[in-house]
Amino acid sequence: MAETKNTTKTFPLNTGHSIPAIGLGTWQSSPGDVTSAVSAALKAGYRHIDTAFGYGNEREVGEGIRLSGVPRDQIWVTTKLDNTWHKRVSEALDKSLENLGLEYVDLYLVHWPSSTEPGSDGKKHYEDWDFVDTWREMQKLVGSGKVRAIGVSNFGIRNLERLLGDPSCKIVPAVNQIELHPANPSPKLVAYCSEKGIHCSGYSPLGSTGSLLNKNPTLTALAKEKNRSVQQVLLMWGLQKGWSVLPKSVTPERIEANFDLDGWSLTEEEVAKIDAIKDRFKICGDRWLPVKVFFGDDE
Ligand SMILES: NC(=O)C1=CN([C@@H]2O[C@H](COP(=O)(O)OP(=O)(O)OC[C@H]3O[C@@H](n4cnc5c(N)ncnc54)[C@H](OP(=O)(O)O)[C@@H]3O)[C@@H](O)[C@H]2O)C=CC1
Ligand SMILES: O=C[C@H](O)[C@@H](O)[C@@H](O)[C@H](O)C(=O)O
Repeated sequence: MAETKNTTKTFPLNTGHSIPAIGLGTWQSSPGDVTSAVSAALKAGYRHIDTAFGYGNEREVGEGIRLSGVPRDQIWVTTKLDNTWHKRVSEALDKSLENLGLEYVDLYLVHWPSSTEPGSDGKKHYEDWDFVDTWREMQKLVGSGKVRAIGVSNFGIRNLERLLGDPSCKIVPAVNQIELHPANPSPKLVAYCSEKGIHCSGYSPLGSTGSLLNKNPTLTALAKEKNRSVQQVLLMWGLQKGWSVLPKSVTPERIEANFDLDGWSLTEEEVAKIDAIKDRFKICGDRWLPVKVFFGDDE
């Protein structure tokens, strides 16, 4: 079996930067838990942390980074522009930087292609503004020294086509952070992004909180055969498919176990078995948004 070294692996971006393949997720990590989780992850060797303004924990994520003692320039930090800040992009980034206690983030993402009015709890979509306008503002951040790269999240093919086809789009997003696990594999979207030079980061790689994948017979059988956990098999699958993975945990043993991804791999047959899983579910659909974002299958 090929010797793999995933813990130091990076994926190249269209900016010339390289994103570490394994990042700690922090959605739903409470402010009280996330500082120790981030610090534990960095001490265990993670070099990539994923947060968002909307997670309400940027401040504590920043504390975790400092607590770890790992130098800032060795860590990849991603945060995201909230839907209600699309008309205030530069201000939103400053707010996130202040929360995090950082001078720059490595990656700043448009969290959703949904631009909503402040105070509307994300429910009222602007009539005179959408994600193409937001991207025009995002592009102005490049060169400010406050972001290394800019990208998007939850963009399907239809919205990417609109964005890339607009004359105001001068910078191709470096990353599209999307839901990717065997029950939402989105092969067309992944292929489209690859063709356009956009790296995919896979969110909810374990199937998220209370994962329905934990009892999937294909995955449990494979994990048993390989003497690995279902979570490790899921993360290895994502890495071998070619995307970075963002497992979230606030449990120290799980944070370490999710990083035990060196020196083993899945065979082509094992990857194919996971690809053949027929269950389908989406953790983050678009029902809570005032605009449709996903258009069926992975478009
Ligand atoms: N751009 C976007 O819109 C989105 C981005 N994301 C990003 O992706 C990250 C990951 O996705 P998320 O939805 O959080 O879910 P994950 O797929 O990472 O699953 C997290 C859940 O799995 C549990 N878990 C973690 N490791 C193990 C393990 N080894 N054994 C058993 N259970 C385990 C965690 O529990 P516990 O913490 O209690 O250990 C938690 O309940 C997010 O945290 C966020 O950073 C996620 C959703 C949307
Ligand atoms: O990144 C995580 C998700 O996008 C999450 O922020 C959204 O799905 C939404 O805000 C929610 O809480 O349901």
